[in-house]
Amino acid sequence: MPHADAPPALHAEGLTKKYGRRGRLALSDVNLTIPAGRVIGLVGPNGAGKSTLLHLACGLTEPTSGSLTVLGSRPAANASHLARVGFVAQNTPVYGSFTIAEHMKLGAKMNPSWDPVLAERRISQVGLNPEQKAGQLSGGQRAQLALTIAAAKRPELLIFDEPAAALDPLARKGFLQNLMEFVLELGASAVLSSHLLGDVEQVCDYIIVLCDSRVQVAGDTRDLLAGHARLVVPRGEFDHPPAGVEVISIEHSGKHSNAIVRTSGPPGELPYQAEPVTLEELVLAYMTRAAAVPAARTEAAAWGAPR
Ligand SMILES: Nc1ncnc2c1ncn2[C@@H]1O[C@H](COP(=O)(O)OP(=O)(O)OP(=O)(O)O)[C@@H](O)[C@H]1O
Repeated sequence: MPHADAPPALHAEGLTKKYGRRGRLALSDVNLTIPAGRVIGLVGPNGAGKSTLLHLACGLTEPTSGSLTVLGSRPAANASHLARVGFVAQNTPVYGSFTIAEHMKLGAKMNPSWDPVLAERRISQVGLNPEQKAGQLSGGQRAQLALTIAAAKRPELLIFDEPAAALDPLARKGFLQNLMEFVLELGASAVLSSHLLGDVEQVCDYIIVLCDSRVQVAGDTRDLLAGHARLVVPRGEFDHPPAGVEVISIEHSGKHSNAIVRTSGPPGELPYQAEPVTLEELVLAYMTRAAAVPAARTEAAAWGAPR
């Protein structure tokens, strides 16, 4: 476990990224503080800005404005900071003409904190043949190799961009299990982006919902679930919701409305029939709300125009 006074895994202030002078706004005024020692799920629709945030965290791209620190320093500030962060990109890139054993040698050469015992144990655990060329591996085996390389660096923060997308359900379950074991063994933090909410629910204890370049909600998964509820109310009741109730999404059916709400106190104390929300319901509610906000407003805000 990291020290109580360890710097946050990630801290962003007004973080904004625009690709090109007239390009699309990929991240807009993101403010976030993610404590160390957590497994963080970054979720959101296609084009929300998830990869952009992860690339910024790895120093693969620079912010347009605002600031970002990773483990207390500017991303990829120097060689020793690079060694503290392990990154597995969306397509789990490996060197096709290198064998697995050659990947291990390269890893050892390039990373001062390389753990050869962990690397070899892991390669044999997942049944990979060290003499096999990486170009001949299946998508799942490639993902396992990339995870091994990232973990054998013994990083303090592991960053995964859709790590299990190419895997079948059984391989995915195994991969996520391994990921959790590594995080525990290394005492590390991990951030993973995924469209698969079941995966996120299985391993993440902290959630960030990113839609349309903005953070919609972020926090401890259990706290978020405890602070939201599904309410069935007479239609029209929430045209003016009571104090302490924020309507995130609402659907009408006949004389009733089904609302996902955020509450300032325990939802059970509200004078309505309150049901707990699932993570999927919570994420979908924020995604639905973000999709309903005209994109023009978001763009205008990014250019400094009045909202
Ligand atoms: N290199 C780039 N040049 C120009 N625009 C880019 C570039 N990379 C991303 N974008 C744009 O930035 C926005 C955010 O993209 P990003 O890849 O971060 O989203 P994402 O949430 O990871 O999406 P997905 O779930 O589809 O992988 C998109 O509109 C995308 O078109």
